[in-house]
Amino acid sequence: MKEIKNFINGEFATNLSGKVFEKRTPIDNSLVGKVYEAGRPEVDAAVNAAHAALEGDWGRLSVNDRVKLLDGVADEINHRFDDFLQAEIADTGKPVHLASHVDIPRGAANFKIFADTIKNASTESFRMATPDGKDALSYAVRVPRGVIAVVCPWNLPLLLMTWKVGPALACGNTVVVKPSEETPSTATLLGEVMNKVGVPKGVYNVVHGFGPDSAGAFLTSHPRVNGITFTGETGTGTAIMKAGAEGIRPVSLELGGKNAALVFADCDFEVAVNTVTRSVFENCGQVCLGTERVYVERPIFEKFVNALKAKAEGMKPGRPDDPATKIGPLVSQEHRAKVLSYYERAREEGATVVTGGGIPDMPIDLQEGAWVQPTIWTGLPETAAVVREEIFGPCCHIQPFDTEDEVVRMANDTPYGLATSIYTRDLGRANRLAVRIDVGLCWINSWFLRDLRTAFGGSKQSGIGREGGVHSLEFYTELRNIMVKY
Ligand SMILES: NC(=O)C1=CN([C@@H]2O[C@H](COP(=O)(O)OP(=O)(O)OC[C@H]3O[C@@H](n4cnc5c(N)ncnc54)[C@H](O)[C@@H]3O)[C@@H](O)[C@H]2O)C=CC1
Ligand SMILES: O=Cc1ccc(S(=O)(=O)O)cc1
Repeated sequence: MKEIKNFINGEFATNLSGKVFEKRTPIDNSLVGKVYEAGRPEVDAAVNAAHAALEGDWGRLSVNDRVKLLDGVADEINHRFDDFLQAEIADTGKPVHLASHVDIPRGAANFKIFADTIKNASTESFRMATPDGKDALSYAVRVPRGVIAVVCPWNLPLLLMTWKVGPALACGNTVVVKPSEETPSTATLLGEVMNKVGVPKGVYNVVHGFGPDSAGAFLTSHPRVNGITFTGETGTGTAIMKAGAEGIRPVSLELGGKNAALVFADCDFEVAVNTVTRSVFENCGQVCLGTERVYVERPIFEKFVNALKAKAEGMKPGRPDDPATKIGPLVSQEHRAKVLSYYERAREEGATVVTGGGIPDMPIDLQEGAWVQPTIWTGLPETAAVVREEIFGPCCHIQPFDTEDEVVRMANDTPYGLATSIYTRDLGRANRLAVRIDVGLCWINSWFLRDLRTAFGGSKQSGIGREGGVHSLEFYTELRNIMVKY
């Protein structure tokens, strides 16, 4: 049976406790491997190794040498593309076309992009006159924060982990990564890459386990961790922010969402339907930026609902490597139970189930997998649970609207503020609304179009801080001001 180990100080390590947990694939519930859960001793060892690396070779590397190593990491991920692809697919069940176009290439690109960013980052300087008639120059340098805890979710495991590890290492920090218990494989594989490329031991560490009373909590409460970057649920973000408060450690939080799409009657109908289809159903609805609330201007409401229904019904579930597969399973049986409980709740609250609402008929060999039907509801009030709470499944509620003010009010009526998308040919209106909706990211006639130099993050309860491009430097470095009198 495959063993998935912790990666500490450049070596694959089991644990002192002997505790292991099973990782099963959501495709058919077969065993992927057994994972060694890190306890306090392993987390201590990882954090200590990360500090030693900062004080050793890694801390002494020039930016250019660091950047060369990170370019090498990206090249080696690409070289082992198929290993990463198979590992990601086994953990998540996502279709090959998705993982091979998004997850793995972006996982590699995250190292190159931040290597470039750090090479080209400038800092401020000011010349001033001193009271005694001389000159002084203030200039700033960026210094790494130290050891960064990187706590990751399961929806885009390699992409979202490297989105943090890339900039953290580019800035000269060391990291201890806690992957999601649902997706331990690619973070572990990255340890092999780090060794192959010659990244000094202790720079990249991985500890496996769960949240409370396990590796996640041991890591985030560790007094020698200097900063915590977290992607996951808002409730977990609250716990992590409390852990960061002890010792005044900075936190960067990318949290949940309940994103709205606004579709106006003057939109390019085909673009709107195709793009909303992606934003609702891609990765089986398990994308933090995905749409779960769709607002459609009344004159095209019926036509839009019917078109999205046809798209949803065309999404064939199946094995990741089957070219006919359009949608994979949810990540786990546990997550499926949560999504199905919302499907039930929608019915209880009086929704019209336009399509879906249950488990699809699957061939016998896939029946133990975590499959659910793509689902669309209409007819619910804005107070209904499925309209208010993040479900993180392939589903949405579609609501008609009549005026701009009404749709802005509904879009903003949520504690979350991650992303929105607006479909209209009237760019004046689109830009006007983009600033009225309280979100960190707004797309116009598009979705998931990312320029990685730009700021990424959520407003309200969707997060704190911005990462991406030079914005990542704000979290992964500290500015030190140096004043020279001459
Ligand atoms: N805003 C963003 O950029 C993104 C947000 N997400 C959000 O992530 C969620 C789905 O991911 P999940 O893995 O279910 O999130 P989660 O919050 O349950 O878990 C995320 C990670 O935190 C760890 N964890 C849980 N409790 C902890 C604790 N008390 N202390 C330390 N670590 C703890 C877990 O083991 C896992 O590694 C959704 O809410 C989604 O919206 C997902 C991707 C991107
Ligand atoms: O699921 C959340 C998510 C998806 C993509 C990105 S990014 O492309 O790295 O910006 C971030 C979060």
